Formats: sequence, C-alpha cells, structure tokens
Amino acid sequence: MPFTGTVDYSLYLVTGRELLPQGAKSNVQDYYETLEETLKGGVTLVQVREKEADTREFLEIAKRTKEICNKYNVPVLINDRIDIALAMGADGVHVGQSDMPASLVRKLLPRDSILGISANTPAEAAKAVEDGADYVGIGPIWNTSTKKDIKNVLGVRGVGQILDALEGSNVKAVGIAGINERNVLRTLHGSVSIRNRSLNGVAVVSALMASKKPYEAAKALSEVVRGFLSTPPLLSRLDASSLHTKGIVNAVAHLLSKVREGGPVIHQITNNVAINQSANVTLALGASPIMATAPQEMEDLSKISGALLVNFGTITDKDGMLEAGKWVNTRKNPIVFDPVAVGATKFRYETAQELLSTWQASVIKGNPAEIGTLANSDEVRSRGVDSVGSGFANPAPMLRELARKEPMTGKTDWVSDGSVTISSSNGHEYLSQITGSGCIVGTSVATFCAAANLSARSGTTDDHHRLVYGDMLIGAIGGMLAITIASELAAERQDVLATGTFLPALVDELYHLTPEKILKRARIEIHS
Ligand SMILES: Cc1ncc(COP(=O)(O)OP(=O)(O)O)c(N)n1
Ligand SMILES: Cc1ncsc1CCOP(=O)(O)O
Repeated sequence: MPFTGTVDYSLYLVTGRELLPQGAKSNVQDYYETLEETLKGGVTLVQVREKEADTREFLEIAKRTKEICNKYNVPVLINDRIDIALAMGADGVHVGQSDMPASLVRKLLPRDSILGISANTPAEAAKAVEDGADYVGIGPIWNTSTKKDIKNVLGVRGVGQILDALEGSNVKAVGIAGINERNVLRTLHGSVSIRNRSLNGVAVVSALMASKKPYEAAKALSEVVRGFLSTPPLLSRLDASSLHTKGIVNAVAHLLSKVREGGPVIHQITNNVAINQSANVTLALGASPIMATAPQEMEDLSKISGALLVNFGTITDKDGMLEAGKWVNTRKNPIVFDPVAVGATKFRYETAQELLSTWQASVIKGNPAEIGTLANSDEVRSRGVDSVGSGFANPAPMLRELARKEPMTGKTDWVSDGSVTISSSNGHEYLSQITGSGCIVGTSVATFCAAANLSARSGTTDDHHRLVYGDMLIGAIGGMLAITIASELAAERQDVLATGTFLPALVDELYHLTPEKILKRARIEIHS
C-alpha cells in the first residue's frame, strides 16, 4: 500500500550496512538498531540500498526495514530493484541513469508510488521531470568514498543550475554525496538556483550509517535542515517594507562603537601589494589584524578571529583560503571575499569558482567587472584589475539576482542581499587613484561584519539556522561607508596635497572616525 501522506524529504537516509561502525557487514541486527535510532533522531525517508546482497537477502532486509519505518510513518524506497519493491510493497523506487529507464519504472509501479531519479546535469533533471519523477537526487555534490567511481562532482554552484531545470514543475530535490554535520548548512545555503529554488532535503549514507551515535547524528542533521527549510535563505534580516535610511545609518554607527569596544581580530589572506595598508586600516578602525596563510593554522585561527577576509589579488595561497573558509563557516563567522580581477584570467575565474563552491562568502566585494564576471554578465567586461567603462547601466537587478546566490557588494557603491539593495554616493576621487583602495574596503567590510557578528552573538538572535551570525548587509554598508566618509574627511584637510599625502591622512581619519561623523555624512539610498 503506497504511502499516502505528503513526503518529507528533509532528512533522507540511504542505507549502507557495510559502513556500520563495527564493520558489521553481516550483522543485520546492528543495522536495524541503527536504522531505528536514526528514525528516532528525525530521518523522514529511507532508501534501502544493497549493492552486495543476493535477491533473497535484499528482500528480507527490505521487508524488515519497512516494518520498522512503518512505526514512524516513514516511507521506504528501494534502490534500483523494482522487482524487490513490487514484491514487498515498498513506497517507491530510486533509479539512476544506467538503471531501468525511469519512464518504464513509472509505468510498472503502482499508482501514487514515489519515483526518485538521479540527476547530475540540467538535462538529466529535465528528463526526470518528463519521465514522471517525484524527486531528483542531485549529486555528487561533494566527494565521497561511499560510492565508487563518482564523476563530475558538482559543488553547490552546479546544484543551483540543476535546480533551475526543475522550474515550472513540482518535482522535489535532495542533494547527495559527502554531506555531513559540518557542511550541511553550507550545502543548503549554497545550493540555490537563480530563481531562488532550494533543495527540499539532503540524502546521506555515511553521516548516519557510520556514526557511533546515529540518534544524535540524525537529530543534529535534522535540526539544521528543518531550520533552513523554515527560514528564507537571505543573510539580512532587514524588512524591505519598513526600511528607512536613518535606521540603516544608525545601525552602521552602532557597529563602529562595537568595533571600538570589542576590538575583533580580523584574519586576512590578502595580496602583497595591499597587506601593509590593510593591516594599518584594521588597526585604525580599532580591530586587530592577523595576516596568516598556512592551511595548517586555519582551524586555530578560526577560534580567535571575528571575521575572515579572502582577497586573491596575488593568488598564491589557495590552499589556505580553502581551508580557512571551511572553518569560518563552521563557526558561523563572516567571510568577506574580494575576487580581485576575477575575469582577467581563466585561473582566477576557476579559483573563484572553487572557493565559492567550498565555502559560503558572507559578503562579496568587487568592482563592476568582478561582480559581472561572477554573475556571468557580459555587460561589463574586465581588463586587468580595473573595471572598464562606467559599469552597469542599472546594477540593482543584477546585484539582487547574484546576491540571492551569493550575498555581496558591488562607484556609486552598491550593496544588496537579494531583497534589499542600497547605494551610497560617499567617497572622494583620490580613493580610485591610490593602489589597494578596494582592498582596504574589503578589510573595513570584514571589520564591520565582525562587529555585526559580535552584536548578534551578545543579544538574542534567531540566526541559528543561518550560515553566519549577524546582519551582513549592515556590515557591508558600514565597512564601505567608513572608508568613503574617511576619504572625504581626509581630502578636505589642508595638509593633503594629492594622493601621496592622502593615504596617511585617510588612515588618520579612520582612526578619528566617530559614530557622529557617520550619522552626519552618510548619503545612502534604498532601491526597491
Ligand atoms: C537520493 C539518491 N540520489 C542519488 C542516488 C544514486 O543513485 P544511482 O545513480 O542509481 O547510483 P546507485 O545508488 O545505484 O549506486 C541514490 N541512490 N539516492
Ligand atoms: C548513493 C550515492 N549516490 C551518489 S553519491 C552516493 C553515496 C553518498 O554517500 P555519503 O552520504 O556517505 O557521501
């Protein structure tokens, strides 16, 4: 009798007896205990996947699995074997691209059975829709040793493209491969299509089957997935309808006080042209810089730093960048990513893709060419590290769209989180005539994001299911305003003759920046 309720795809266990902690391949009892623990912990859907068992054994295991799952009202699907599914009355079947054609499986299954199909490309997902799938299993998202010979690891950005192929259908999607407690939130946040479609759940094998504490492991995963599904995947908590510029500027001024009070450590992996001035800007703002690049120290650094800046101006430290971001995500601290000249070389572009597939940036800061490249827009092309021409005719729609996938910033300065877009007209032309000015904006944004993070942690917060604590939109505007307002104050000084005297004066003005100066000078606009 097929399952008649609404299928909950949030935590999908695909079985793998060979992974049980005692290596108990034949210890079926342990498997049933583990299964039941995971159901108690919050598993919502089970697929019996038996690659070694003979037909008789597979059938027995499937029947017993179904009996146990019935107690929890959890549907059971069978991997690949429609004969087994029909014989024991499973709730459905999951097939891959080299199994019996899905359209045929659909015909053979009783009405209302659940049909799942694996998809690794948008075309496979589109075909799954045509063939009558209830859901697609999108993967491999990450590397895994559970399944042999996996190919074409998608990363979260690849998942987004496949989700787009489901647009217009009611077909659900789960992600699979290498998902565990440490990366599940990043996986869910990053796996979003350009039209804002997300995964409906995650499918896991080893994260539960190989766990010595399957109940706790399922509970932890289930809480993260449920939290994500019940919260819109935006980083800002600003309500667009009740926004006003004064409120935003007040919030920014407050963050400056927080920086001065908290003195957060700002870990920066930045280029060797801007490193010295970035460290001095951090100090002038009231925070502490640490410029460290070795992958081996990233876990320890993540424990003491309030935010991470990854600026790949001279990309020599990719391994450190990859490692640092993973740890910072795990701690729900901010990552500011400055993809300097990302469109200038294939290597830079691919590095940016790899970084963004590995961790979730809280803010992406870039000039129009860099942002356009990441958004795959041809409107603004890139030459060297400078942006060509005047930028986008109207950056707001493109920024909103990219920010839905990757929260970010983008002369007029623009900041968007995918729903709220804010521009600022502060700044002085000397800023664009000194080297590294973009880099110090990144530093300042990281500093303000660290303050936003500190603020959220010290108050009551509903950020538990987000990938970062604190309002990153305010952090991004704050960091940008600090530099642009200080640049105006520096340029007005009698002792500033041109760009050579401007830079030290800028550092002085950052040092003397006060919340009152921000309140007085900020010029921002909200765009709907
Ligand atoms: C939920 C889910 N997604 C994908 C798969 C992989 O299925 P397939 O491609 O058929 O590979 P095998 O599982 O047969 O090795 C899955 N099983 N479940
Ligand atoms: C069945 C399957 N299909 C694609 S990857 C995979 C195994 C995923 O296992 P794990 O969750 O242990 O990485």
